[in-house]
Amino acid sequence: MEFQAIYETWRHVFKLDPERAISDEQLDAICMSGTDAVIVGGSTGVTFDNTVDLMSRIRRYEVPCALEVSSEEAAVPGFDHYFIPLVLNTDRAEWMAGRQIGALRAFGAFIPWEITSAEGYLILNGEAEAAKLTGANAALDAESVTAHIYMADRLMRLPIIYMEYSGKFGDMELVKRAGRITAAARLFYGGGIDNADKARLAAEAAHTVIVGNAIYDDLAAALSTVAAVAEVPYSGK
Ligand SMILES: CC(C)=CCC/C(C)=C/CC/C(C)=C/CC/C(C)=C/CC/C(C)=C/CC/C(C)=C/CC/C(C)=C/COP(=O)(O)OP(=O)(O)O
Ligand SMILES: O=P(O)(O)OC[C@@H](O)CO
Ligand SMILES: [Mg+2]
Repeated sequence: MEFQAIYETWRHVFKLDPERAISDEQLDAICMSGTDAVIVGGSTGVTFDNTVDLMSRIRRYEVPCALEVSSEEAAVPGFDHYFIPLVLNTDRAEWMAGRQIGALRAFGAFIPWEITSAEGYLILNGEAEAAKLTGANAALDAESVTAHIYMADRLMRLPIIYMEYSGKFGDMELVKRAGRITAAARLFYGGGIDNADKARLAAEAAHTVIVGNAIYDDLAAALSTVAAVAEVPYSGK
């Protein structure tokens, strides 16, 4: 039987930022919402302590919980899965295979490989913290996005391509186009989903839809995205 990674069935995911405060009541609503998983991650201010703290609170619930590791210091044991971002659309090599290699030197022998996956990040909102931090070239035209997808999916054979618009709702035609040409990777989409209508559009365009900031800005709207994603089939393969 072929091995199936935990995230391959995820359609809806909430992303919680260890740097931001969340009350027990809010966390209860997120973890009991029916979402497929919770990812812990953020681009700045993520520490070992705030990551352990958030993980142990989420662990009171049955929802699968993954860590998107954005710094070596915040690699915390005990998650169900680990995602390692590699930024594809930057000229600064440290964000594609520099810092990650430093972390692999430190953790190589202890990494649970069967539950660790690389994510090829395409950061497409130049205003996002992650874009500023990594010097991402967010202004890619459709042909350049296609070339990046070919590189990630066909040449590098990354298991996940993450189209990241963090803070802004993206171009769903571009996301759909990426989905059409992706052969094996799973397509994650995140950015600016703050109501059920946007969640439906994103669910049509990507395998997995990730909701982050709305949790902190308007929890009820964030919760409404769970059922909305479940209503819509993915339009690609
Ligand atoms: C036993 C044990 C210790 C287990 C763990 C072992 C393990 C799996 C170790 C990991 C080893 C490893 C290879 C780690 C890599 C660490 C590293 C330095 C990765 C670099 C990641 C990277 C490219 C970061 C840049 C920023 C980025 C793309 C972050 C991704 C998340 C993201 C975009 C969040 C959104 O951020 P947010 O702050 O919410 O943004 P907004 O403000 O715009 O909303
Ligand atoms: O915070 P938002 O804009 O929902 O984006 C979600 C996620 O893609 C961030 O990494
Ligand atoms: Mg955020």
